[in-house]
Amino acid sequence: MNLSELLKEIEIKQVLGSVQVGITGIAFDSRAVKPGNLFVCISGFQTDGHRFAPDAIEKGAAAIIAEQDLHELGVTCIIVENTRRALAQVSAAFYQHPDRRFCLIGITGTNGKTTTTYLVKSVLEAMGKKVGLIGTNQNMIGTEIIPSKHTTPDSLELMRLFTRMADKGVDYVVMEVSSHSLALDRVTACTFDVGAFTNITQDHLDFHKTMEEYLAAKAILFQISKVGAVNADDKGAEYLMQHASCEKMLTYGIDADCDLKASEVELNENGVFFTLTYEGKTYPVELGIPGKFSVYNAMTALSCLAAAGIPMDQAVAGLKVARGVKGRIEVVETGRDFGVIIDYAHTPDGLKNVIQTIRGFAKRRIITVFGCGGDRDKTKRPKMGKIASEMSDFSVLTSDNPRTEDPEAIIEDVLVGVKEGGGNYIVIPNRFEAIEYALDHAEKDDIILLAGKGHETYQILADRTIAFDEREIVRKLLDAPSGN
Ligand SMILES: CC(=O)N[C@H]1[C@@H](OP(=O)(O)OP(=O)(O)OC[C@H]2O[C@@H](n3ccc(=O)[nH]c3=O)[C@H](O)[C@@H]2O)O[C@H](CO)[C@@H](O)[C@@H]1O[C@H](C)C(=O)N[C@@H](C)C(=O)N[C@H](CCC(=O)O)C(=O)O
Ligand SMILES: Nc1ncnc2c1ncn2[C@@H]1O[C@H](COP(=O)(O)OP(=O)(O)OP(=O)(O)O)[C@@H](O)[C@H]1O
Ligand SMILES: N[C@H](CCC[C@H](N)C(=O)O)C(=O)O
Ligand SMILES: [Mg+2]
Repeated sequence: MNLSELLKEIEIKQVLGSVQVGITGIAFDSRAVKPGNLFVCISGFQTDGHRFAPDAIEKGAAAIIAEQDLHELGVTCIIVENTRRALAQVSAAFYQHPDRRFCLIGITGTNGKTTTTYLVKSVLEAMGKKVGLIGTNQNMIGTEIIPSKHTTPDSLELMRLFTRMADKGVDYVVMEVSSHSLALDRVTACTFDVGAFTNITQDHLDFHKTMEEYLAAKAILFQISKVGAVNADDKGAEYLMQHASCEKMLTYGIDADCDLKASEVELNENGVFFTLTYEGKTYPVELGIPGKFSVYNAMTALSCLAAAGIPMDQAVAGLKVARGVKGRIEVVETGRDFGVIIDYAHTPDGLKNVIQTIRGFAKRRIITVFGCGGDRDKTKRPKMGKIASEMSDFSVLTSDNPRTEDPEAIIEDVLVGVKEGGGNYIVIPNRFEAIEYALDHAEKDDIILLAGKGHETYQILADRTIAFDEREIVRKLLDAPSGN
């Protein structure tokens, strides 16, 4: 493709050199440059991509997009205000806006994104549609699995993935839209047919600094979506409604006045049951995942489907046969007289919800094995510690993914809250040993909650990533038969 074609879609400050240059592809990492590529220089959090422009040119880059004048390096240099934004725009232009070839549904919010994307996919598939999915656990095209590195890929990777999905004939793509992706322009060049919001509670303050900034990032989704769907019961709803520019906004909830309203809510250990009122009609809704938050996840999914034009009776019928998601209130079959549940709760609100849900059906003690991730929001640590300690009968404080931080130092941060909570606890930094301890000390009818790592099958330590599949570890320690 000719550079001049690509440039039609970006906001340019200055063009230094000829725009009549053939472009074979795009790269924003010098290590991935191929001859004839357009190299986009990004000033990042770790290093500055402008520094790698000479390497990129040596590898054959035919032109560069930068925030500084790098024309003296010998190839055409396009100067823009924001290269992350330009990367999204040229990527969309190069791949010819693949998201226009299917219905795109995006879901943002602190908790519930992965779960609701799976619910939407499941309903659409029950109707015979071909669906792409993008998110934390994995990306999918129908049943084909494409591993994911991020919850929301970078803008270039995203356009490649969309193209692959469109070429395979998907009718819908349902994706998680993380606040990082909104703030870092990963989805800037997309047009969402539907954008939905689950909730906002504390997370990622290492990156967004304040809750206001975090919510403002989420609001961007409602500036690039045609129809919006917002949880009206959530404290973030008002701000999002005020800052939205969608053609239409739908609201959903249990308590507030809204377009899709849930009432007569019943919760039990097998799932949730409620009545949905929408456009003057009522529908009995059933979802086989327990917890009050599952009512909200069902409502988010139904709102997305309604906004995408799916008849409500079909949406409700599809939800009834939807299954749970790996690592979200996942019951591990142990063949013992106590239970083990794996859940991805890694925020104060997530942890509170999952323990509360288990309390609803636990016959005896809840033993919570948990820790907090390294290189992530430190201020959530004591809060999670307090919740675990107050709400569980016994806590085993251990490590999550320590990453580059000292595991003992992370535990110290969490311990402040655990002590404040006043519950019984033990500290076992090695997560394998912590799980072993919980299994050894579980008694009849207890439930062990392994929180924080959910679907993850690895643990990220300082210098290496080790295999760590909690369901396999539990089975191995109990010498139980391998499940699926
Ligand atoms: C804060 C953040 O999101 N950072 C992402 C960002 O890194 P960055 O822009 O700081 O990049 P950098 O490392 O400083 O490098 C700057 C530039 O130099 C380039 N470079 C670098 C080295 C070299 O030799 N040559 C070269 O050209 C790099 O490719 C880059 O373009 O761009 C990188 C490339 O896309 C990402 O890998 C990186 O994700 C980091 C690793 C990350 O951990 N992100 C997490 C926090 C994240 O995005 N999480 C969200 C939310 C999770 C959830 O709640 O579900 C997600 O969507 O996954
Ligand atoms: N609607 C909800 N409200 C509050 N907590 C929830 C909700 N749905 C799920 N959770 C809790 O949060 C955890 C994470 O859920 P899920 O993976 O669906 O969220 P996510 O938004 O995709 O998270 P991430 O930001 O890591 O991608 C679950 O394991 C559960 O404990
Ligand atoms: N996507 C989330 C998940 C964290 C999961 C937890 N296991 C951790 O490593 O902190 C994040 O990046 O904050
Ligand atoms: Mg997710």
